[in-house]
Amino acid sequence: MEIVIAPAEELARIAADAIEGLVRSKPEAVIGLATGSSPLKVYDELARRHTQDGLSFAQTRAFMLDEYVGLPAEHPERYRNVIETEIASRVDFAPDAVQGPDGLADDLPAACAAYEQAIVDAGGVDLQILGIGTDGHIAFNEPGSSLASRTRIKTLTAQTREDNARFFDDDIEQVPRHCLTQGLATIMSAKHLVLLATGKGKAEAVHQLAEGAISALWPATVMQLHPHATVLVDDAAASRLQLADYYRQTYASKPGWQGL
Ligand SMILES: N[C@@H]1[C@@H](O)[C@H](O)[C@@H](COP(=O)(O)O)O[C@@H]1O
Repeated sequence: MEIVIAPAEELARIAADAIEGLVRSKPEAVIGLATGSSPLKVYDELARRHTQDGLSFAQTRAFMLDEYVGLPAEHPERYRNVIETEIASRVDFAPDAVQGPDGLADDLPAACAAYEQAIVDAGGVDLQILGIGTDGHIAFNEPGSSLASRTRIKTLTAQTREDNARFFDDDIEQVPRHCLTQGLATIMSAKHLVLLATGKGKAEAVHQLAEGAISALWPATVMQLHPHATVLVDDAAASRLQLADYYRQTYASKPGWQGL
């Protein structure tokens, strides 16, 4: 696992560089998109590069991590709509190139199985963008999630509903109780994981992710088993890392040829 500690703007550039490098060398690449505030600067940077530098996603496909169950199709916080607003509508994905789990399906388990199959049929995710919840969840794999889980329905914790209430007029009652989420094993199948975390509220989760014992209690710890995981954090999110000095030295002396 590579840990990079830098200001938020630089982290966004680093993540955008990785995505741009992938898409320019493999235009038909499959990228994994995350919601939440953590990737927003990355999406801004990709939109800028699309407009100013001709970065094209015309042949690229994308899969979302998760979706609330039951939010009406037009609800602005439905993740499909969030991704449309924050990135898809700002670049040139082909129609239907961005897919997400269907939180409005009549048969949710069948929708989850179909989603897993769609990812496999696309050849798997090349680069997965991730954020992390304050309780260590990735996508919506809450504490207690099986490390071998696949896309399925989950119940959100009170903590996550509280954290996400800011998107629902600060009213926790408006936050759905259920979601569909890629499982931890689904996420682990992606070839490269790039997680972004900023702010003190993420410091404990980031410490556990990188340095804690692998456990369903902190689902992001499963990333320690991934052969190509990159964790991009600012000083505040890095503030509980035991080996922060080592990570800083390692990045400062990183050979130019190495890439992310
Ligand atoms: N399902 C999303 C996650 O994918 C995201 O990583 C997390 C953190 O969000 P933020 O980046 O806003 O802190 O929030 C939600 O629960």
